[in-house]
Amino acid sequence: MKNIIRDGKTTLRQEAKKLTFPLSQEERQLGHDMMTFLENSQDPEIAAKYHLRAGVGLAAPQVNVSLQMASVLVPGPEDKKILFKDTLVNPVIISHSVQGAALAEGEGCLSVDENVPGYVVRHDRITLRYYDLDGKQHKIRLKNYPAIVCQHEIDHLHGILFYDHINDKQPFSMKDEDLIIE
Ligand SMILES: CNC(=O)c1cccc(C)c1Nc1nc(N2CCN(c3ccccc3Cl)CC2)nc(N2CSC[C@H]2C(=O)NC)n1
Ligand code: NI
Repeated sequence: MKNIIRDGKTTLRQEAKKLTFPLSQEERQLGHDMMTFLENSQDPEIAAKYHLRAGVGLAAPQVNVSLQMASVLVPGPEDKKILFKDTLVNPVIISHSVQGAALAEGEGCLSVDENVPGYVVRHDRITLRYYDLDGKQHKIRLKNYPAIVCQHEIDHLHGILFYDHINDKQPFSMKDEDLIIE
């Protein structure tokens, strides 16, 4: 199981390096291991057995590897479906909605043990360009929860943590036109 580093470690505040293709076997393995971690963390039995905190996204800097790679596994509401699953290499948000959105319950992060209450206002809709582990380029549009998760993970690649976005004077303030995602 990957060892997740916690807030305070410098790797979490660094700008991660872009990868070049073809990826090394080690880099491909890292992508698979991060996705496996997410799958395990979402399985109640495995999570309990290995004391894993559940996550829907994990970025390489969180396992102390300063590379621009992040795995995302967002299950559908009925658990059976999957809203979004892929490992993002060198991801870039190429366009986004003016309208913002925030998770109603705030955000958690596997690298931040304490609870930091407040709205993390992000773009509600994004167009994301990234490469998968095989080097295939993707250009996709995401909205709401999957879009929030991808923005959270892309932040990790640039040394940004979710609470950096929380307004410390009014943590639950947001614009009238912004959406709250339940
Ligand atoms: C402080 N309040 C809160 O944390 C918070 C509180 C309530 C609701 C939400 C929605 C909150 N917010 C929040 N909940 C999540 N999970 C919900 C539970 N789920 C999960 C749990 C068990 C099995 C399978 C799964 Cl799928 C795993 C994912 N994940 C994130 N984030 C922020 S974007 C990256 C993503 C991440 O993976 N973090 C570790 N935020
Ligand atoms: Ni995180």
